[in-house]
Amino acid sequence: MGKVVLEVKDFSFRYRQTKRKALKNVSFQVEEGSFFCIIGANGSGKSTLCNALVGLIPHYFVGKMSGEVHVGDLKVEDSSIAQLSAEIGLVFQNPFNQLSYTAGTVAEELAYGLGNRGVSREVMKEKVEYVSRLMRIDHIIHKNPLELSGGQVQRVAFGSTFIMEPKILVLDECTTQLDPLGSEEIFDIVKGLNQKGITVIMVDHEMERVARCADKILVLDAGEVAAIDTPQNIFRDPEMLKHHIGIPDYVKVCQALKEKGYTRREAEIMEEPAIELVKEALTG
Ligand SMILES: Nc1ncnc2c1ncn2[C@@H]1O[C@H](COP(=O)(O)OP(=O)(O)OP(=O)(O)O)[C@@H](O)[C@H]1O
Repeated sequence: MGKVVLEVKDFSFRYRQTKRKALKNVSFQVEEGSFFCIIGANGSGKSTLCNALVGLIPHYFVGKMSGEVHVGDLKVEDSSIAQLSAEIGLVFQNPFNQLSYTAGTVAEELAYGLGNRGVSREVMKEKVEYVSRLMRIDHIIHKNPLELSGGQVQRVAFGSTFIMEPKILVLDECTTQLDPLGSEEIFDIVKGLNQKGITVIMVDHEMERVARCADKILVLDAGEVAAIDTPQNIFRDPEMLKHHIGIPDYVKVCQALKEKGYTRREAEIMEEPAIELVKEALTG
């Protein structure tokens, strides 16, 4: 195993005024430079876990917490959000929650976090230019953030996290406002950043994308870790269905063909090899 950059130890959390714990005894490690995906049914605790990784729990959300989260050399509970922001950044599920609502332009919005870091205007300008080109929002940087479309706000939200240059990016279903093309474009950017060494922790409900991107998958079920494994082991395991996660249809087709004796091959978890397997099974 490579260097561990994030570790969660026996972490539990219950939001104030709720009866049920949103997370129960969650433990896992994330390796430097890896692409780590978190999946699970609605309400299984994915967003809560993201909040805990970046320090919004316990610094912002009130509730009862036990266990520990470590990011790099920092213990989240004992570190400020500002300290943590150099290590880890979250792109929120709802991008409108990420806007400062004080910036008059997209450029100001992007630079907002840098302002607290004492970065010079010169450097700020360079970074805003770089990030706005990367996110393809360079044509709207003088617009008011409140006048943007949902997809544009999502790109701005992503940019305002990425501009802080965190070593770990946490993405909580961060393309819900985008059309399929825009969404793929963002994922290409994410993959590019990961290839450059940034650790990515991604919550996603698009299982085909998860199968394509993830080195490791964590399955959450009612606040508990149901499994942590490679995409192959997760998606080939029929037991996983009971945790209410969606298995890609083509994986199910492969499995049915194997069960009926059309092939001896294990299911393919990515679309194109799966299509090849089906063709081979039905013609060969
Ligand atoms: N701010 C909050 N206050 C109180 N309870 C909350 C809060 N946020 C989430 N919860 C509760 O915590 C549990 C886990 O919710 P969470 O949003 O983390 O799940 P999720 O897997 O991200 O769901 P989704 O896929 O719908 O985004 C749910 O029972 C939810 O109602």
